[in-house]
Amino acid sequence: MNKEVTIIGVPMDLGQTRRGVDMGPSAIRYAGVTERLERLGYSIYDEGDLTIDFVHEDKDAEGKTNLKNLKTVTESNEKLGQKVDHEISLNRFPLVLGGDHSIAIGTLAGVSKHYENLGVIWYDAHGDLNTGETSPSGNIHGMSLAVSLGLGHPALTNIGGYAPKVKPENVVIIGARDLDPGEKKLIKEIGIKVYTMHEIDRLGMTKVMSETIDYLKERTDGVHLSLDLDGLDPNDAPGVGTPVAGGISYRESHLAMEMLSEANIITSAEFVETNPVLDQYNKTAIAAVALISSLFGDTLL
Ligand SMILES: NC(=[NH2+])NCCC[C@H](N)C(=O)O
Ligand SMILES: [Mn+2]
Ligand SMILES: [Mn+2]
Repeated sequence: MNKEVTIIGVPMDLGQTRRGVDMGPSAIRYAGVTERLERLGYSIYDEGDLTIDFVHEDKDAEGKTNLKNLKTVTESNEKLGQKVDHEISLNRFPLVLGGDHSIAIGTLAGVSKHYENLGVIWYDAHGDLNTGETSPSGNIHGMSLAVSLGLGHPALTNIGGYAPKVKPENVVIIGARDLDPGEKKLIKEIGIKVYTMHEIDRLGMTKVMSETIDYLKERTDGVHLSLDLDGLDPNDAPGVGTPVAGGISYRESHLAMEMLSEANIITSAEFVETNPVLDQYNKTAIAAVALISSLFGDTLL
């Protein structure tokens, strides 16, 4: 793995409606992310937090939508995309800390420029495959994967000036257990590979990850890991805004990160949805740091 790592905090909480997830980057820093990675021999460039400028929505204007905070989310992701793009140009590994999952739109806008065939692992209880038409909530954090596939509001899909950022056949979703009807339909239509909790129970995480790695290795030239902490079971990661029971365990998640580290396929990563206000003694941020550490090659020995 690239020995130079840039940390970018994104204090975004407007892709959903529960306040506090903007403090995620701070909670993850408090849990010692820099120290852990330095101990593993990485040079860390902590760029601090991106500034999120609130843009008022003009609710009566033409082209009004049900997407909440569209302007703020769009402009913040434009900025994030440029930042991520720049850091990769400096030959550094971008490690993005959220913030809600709407920020994947910007991360992928920056990352995907550098790859012909970017792979994406979407580790999440949800698919985040809604569009304005199918979304039950209007929350953009539930749309970010669809947007990156080029589906949804043009203000979002055109971030970075090009679309799509990823091809459906290069995406693997792991941990899904709460998919909306429109998302299920889309998954079948465009053929995304999904390991739901059922497959994880049935096959075991070892098989799920070895299949995922083999699948992405032969078809992609870089792999982005987008890890939503709500992919984990709420017992292990209670500090998230949209918890879903019956999730991936802490141990299984470690195994997944260790296998990704061994396979050496991950070229960028983001850890999102940590909300310290909803957490218990920073447990979720601590879990995030432990997983980041495994992803970057921490072995127990
Ligand atoms: N990144 C997340 N936590 N997404 C949750 C999305 C929940 C629901 N499917 C929605 O679209 O509103
Ligand atoms: Mn989720
Ligand atoms: Mn998500």
